[in-house]
Amino acid sequence: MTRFLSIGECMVEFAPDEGGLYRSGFAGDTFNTAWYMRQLCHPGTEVLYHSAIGDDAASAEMTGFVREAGIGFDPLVIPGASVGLYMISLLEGERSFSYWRSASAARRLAEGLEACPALSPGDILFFSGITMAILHPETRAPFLDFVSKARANGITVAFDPNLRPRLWADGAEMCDWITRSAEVADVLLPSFDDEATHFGDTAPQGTVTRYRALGAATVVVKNGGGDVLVQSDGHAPVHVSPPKVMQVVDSTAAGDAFNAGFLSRWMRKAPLREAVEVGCNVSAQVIRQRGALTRISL
Ligand SMILES: O=C(O)C(=O)C[C@H](O)[C@H](O)CO
Repeated sequence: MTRFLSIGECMVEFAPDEGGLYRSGFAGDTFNTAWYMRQLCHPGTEVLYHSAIGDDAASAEMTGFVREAGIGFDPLVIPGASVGLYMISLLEGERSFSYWRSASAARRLAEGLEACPALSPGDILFFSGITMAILHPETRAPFLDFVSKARANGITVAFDPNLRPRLWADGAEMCDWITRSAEVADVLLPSFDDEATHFGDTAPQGTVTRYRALGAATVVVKNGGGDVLVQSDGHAPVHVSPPKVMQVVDSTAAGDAFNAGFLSRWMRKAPLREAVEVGCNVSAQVIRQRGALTRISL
């Protein structure tokens, strides 16, 4: 059985609903990818999530929600702590986030990596730049050592830089840790607009070249409504135009959903173009509704 393990922070989500009300749910980039993987993967693929939570009611509800979705979840439990919270604000479908997460239990997830589910060669370990950002700074290097050892044992490592400058002390710290994370990954899933802003890439090809130079065999550059570019060892570059979505309701989790669409097909060795097309299709469905999580039909 193949396993997909995602590691990071799931939060309480407040998503705008009708009439000025907010709907509460649970979301967070790495969890969103696990949620969509569960919908998109064969039932024989085990989808697992790892994080740290507290011992309060919100933490218990989150655990129930994750497990009911069919995702394996045995988080590190930190007594006296709780989970983070974020709120989505929308401006013509483009989202921005407000966070209340500075004291969340997930910041300590790297203290309990021995509680992480065991993986075997061929399984996938996924994490993101947000995972790195929320960790207590002194635990970032040990976390990357853990990832790097998993990779040396034959686990495929996938990484989405998911740049969130507000979660880092400054831009230099963010770019340094994103680069160090990319160095231990096989599959990179960056978004071009973020990479252009923070790394100065002038075209998606520049993002590909920079990450390939760090050792990633496969780089998939998402580009909002523009073409996705994939370059992978032994394959010709692939360009895919995503379907046009006339009315974007909420862009939250567009990239996370794309990652799941792509990885769910890539891990069963579908052609690269098909994997990207599924990613684009899933992402197009997610941005037509509010909040991070929705049911997908393919
Ligand atoms: O911004 C974050 O840290 C989140 O995880 C919240 C959202 O669910 C995520 O960004 C969507 O990609």
